[in-house]
Amino acid sequence: MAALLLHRFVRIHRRVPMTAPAAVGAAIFCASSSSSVPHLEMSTSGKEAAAKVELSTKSCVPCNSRDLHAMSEDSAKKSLEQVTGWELKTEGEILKLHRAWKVKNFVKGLEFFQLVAAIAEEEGHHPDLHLVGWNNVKIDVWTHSVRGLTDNDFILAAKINELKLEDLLSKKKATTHE
Ligand SMILES: C[C@H](O)[C@H](O)[C@H]1CNC2=NC(N)=NC(=O)C2=N1
Repeated sequence: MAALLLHRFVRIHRRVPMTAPAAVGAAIFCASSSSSVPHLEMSTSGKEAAAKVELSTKSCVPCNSRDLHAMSEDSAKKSLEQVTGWELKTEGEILKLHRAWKVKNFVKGLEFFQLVAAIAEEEGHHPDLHLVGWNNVKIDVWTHSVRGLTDNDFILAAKINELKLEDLLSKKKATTHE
């Protein structure tokens, strides 16, 4: 029962309750013992959920750091596993992270932008924000200084994924062609 509650908490809040180590341990136990809770649909294992939360707790490094280099497409594909809902796209030979949401209305779209702006300003790392057809939010994330993807981009995407968006999002699914 505790495993079910923990899993539901992680799925809803995208974070682990209590102290992270104890909860991660419980989540890993829960993932490894999913057979003991046959009705539990593990959308992501406890370890995967903990890894996604862990990425969102990291901080971006300055984009003008000499040590910053664009990652390979293979590395990007691997990191993509930690940012649910995001996809890779290439524009003008630049690899980017992309995700789309449908919001309730134009004002909710701007409220969404405000939430993202607060994260971007905090991290000193900024996404490209698009609000098209009044209720379609599209966000691209890439590191301009290296014209490609770095860990900064996945950290920013993971933080965006932690936002509580229920009040802003439409019940309809976003489609990328709109
Ligand atoms: C000094 C530093 O490079 C710039 O201020 C930051 C601002 N935000 C940024 N955001 C993104 N996505 N890429 C950058 O290269 C970048 N550079």
